[in-house]
Amino acid sequence: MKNQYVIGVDYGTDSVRSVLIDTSNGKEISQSVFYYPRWKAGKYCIPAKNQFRQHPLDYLEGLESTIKDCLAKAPSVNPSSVKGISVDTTGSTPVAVDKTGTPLALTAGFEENPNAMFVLWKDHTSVNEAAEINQVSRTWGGIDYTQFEGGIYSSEWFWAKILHITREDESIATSAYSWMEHCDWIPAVLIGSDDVDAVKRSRCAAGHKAMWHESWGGLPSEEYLGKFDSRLAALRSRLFEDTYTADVSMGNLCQAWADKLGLTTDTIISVGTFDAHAGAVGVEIESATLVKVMGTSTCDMMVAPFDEIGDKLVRGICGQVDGSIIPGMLGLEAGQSAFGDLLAWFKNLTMWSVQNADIAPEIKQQIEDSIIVSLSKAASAIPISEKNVVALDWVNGRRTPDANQALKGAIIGLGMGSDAPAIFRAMVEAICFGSKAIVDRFKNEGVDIKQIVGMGGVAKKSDFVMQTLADVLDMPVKIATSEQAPALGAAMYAAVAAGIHPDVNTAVSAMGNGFDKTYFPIAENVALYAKLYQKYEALGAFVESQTV
Ligand SMILES: Nc1ncnc2c1ncn2[C@@H]1O[C@H](COP(=O)(O)OP(=O)(O)O)[C@@H](O)[C@H]1O
Ligand SMILES: O=C(CO)[C@@H](O)[C@@H](O)COP(=O)(O)O
Repeated sequence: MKNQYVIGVDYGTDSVRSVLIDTSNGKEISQSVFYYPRWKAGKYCIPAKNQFRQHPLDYLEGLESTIKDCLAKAPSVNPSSVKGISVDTTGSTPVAVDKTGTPLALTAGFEENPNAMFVLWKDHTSVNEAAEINQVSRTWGGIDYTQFEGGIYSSEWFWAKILHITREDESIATSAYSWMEHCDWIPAVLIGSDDVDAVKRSRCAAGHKAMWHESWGGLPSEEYLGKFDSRLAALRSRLFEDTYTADVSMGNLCQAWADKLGLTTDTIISVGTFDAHAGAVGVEIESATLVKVMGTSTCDMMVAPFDEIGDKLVRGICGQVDGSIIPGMLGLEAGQSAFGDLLAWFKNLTMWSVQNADIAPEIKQQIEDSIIVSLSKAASAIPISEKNVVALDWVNGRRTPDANQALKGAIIGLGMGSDAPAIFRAMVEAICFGSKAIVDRFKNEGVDIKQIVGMGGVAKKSDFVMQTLADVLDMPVKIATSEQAPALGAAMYAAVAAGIHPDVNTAVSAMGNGFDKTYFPIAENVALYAKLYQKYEALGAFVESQTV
């Protein structure tokens, strides 16, 4: 185990980071981050339409740059001692591909077509298709294929996105041989696959987002898919039947990428997975622990032994999938479509006149960089009160409980004295109330939660948000030490796939980085938030009743 290393590659919304890890103790040897250039320039996206697309070249350039940089920063690590690479990505982030598994945007004639690119998780252009999937699933007379995905299908997911693009863009409908998740495509590239039918697809992606379940033989039936579009039914046989957990090897690094990266073809590439699931492993998830991955959005992750959940279907979450987090256990996922993103939205709102003023770009940047921190400081000084402004966190729709991406945010209780910190405070409370709705749903559905573990950008950066969360949930919130938990979790999977550790639990024990801080609820605040939460619930019910 000594002197054996693995690389975890974590594709987030804005950037990809690779981390070189020592498999004996989980110590980070080096890391490197790459911001997607086309994405940063706003290309292929139309925020007003909720269209968010990413070009495959952003991903490939980031893969090469970050891995090479990691190795360059660790001259003492012999390339032949890099035993495995594992990749996690956002999801559901699918792309139309040809028979070789090449995204259509990398083929002639499709280079600038957003429909030929990855449809990022937060793209909500398929709200209508998701609604149609839900309606048909409940009424068509056959199996309800949404049952293991919380009973409600989301526009953030695989089939809704494929259906939308198939209908909208004839050129994609006719040229797409198959579709792949981002987390399946990168490992396939690394092993040099040129046959999409042979790619080992991620259990995590398939089970949580593509209605894949062993009990009905994999993906939903052609008959069901044909209710939406005959082209969807025809696609089924060109997708996949089997799925694999992230501790399984997909193959060896191919010669071309070994040469490009300066590694050897002995390096094992694991089956891909989602960032939140890898992150949960990276922070040592165990039964009765809710891991909250708090960044742009949240993913709220749990694992449970099969016999504990049995036949129970947890309503309104993003799915319960065999082995999606820890092989041999059920993985459960819920989440909020906007968490840090709500604060970022408010930051952008307050920045409008600065952005449009004749001010030097570096000054604009300085102001922008300081806004959330200064608002947090001022907002945390405002006493909690039932008279405060109340907001909803649904600016990007509601992921769970009970997905409804058509829902919008709202703010009530504004007066002449409602300044920016007062509204920012309501935003922070709103994202914490959204978290409480999820915790309550798990508990009401009989899933025990004994502790909360926080990780991700917001967990690391904001004492204010974390203390509010502990108070609203009335539970201690323990913050994981690792700055790069998804990449660390991916590294743990890689260490198993490469045969260094026998299973994920052993890898977690050897490579876990522990915890560095716990926020405890303050009794007085807990009582006040309990009252404010009722207002949040009432506002939510009203907004939902007014949403068509
Ligand atoms: N000081 C802060 N307090 C609270 N939230 C913050 C702070 N700084 C940044 N954020 C939020 O963190 C989010 C980014 O989190 P991060 O985990 O880095 O990203 P990602 O979700 O893409 O992995 C942004 O939405 C941003 O609004
Ligand atoms: O939904 C999932 C996973 O199921 C995430 O990939 C998605 O929320 C994006 O997460 P990040 O905001 O990049 O942490």
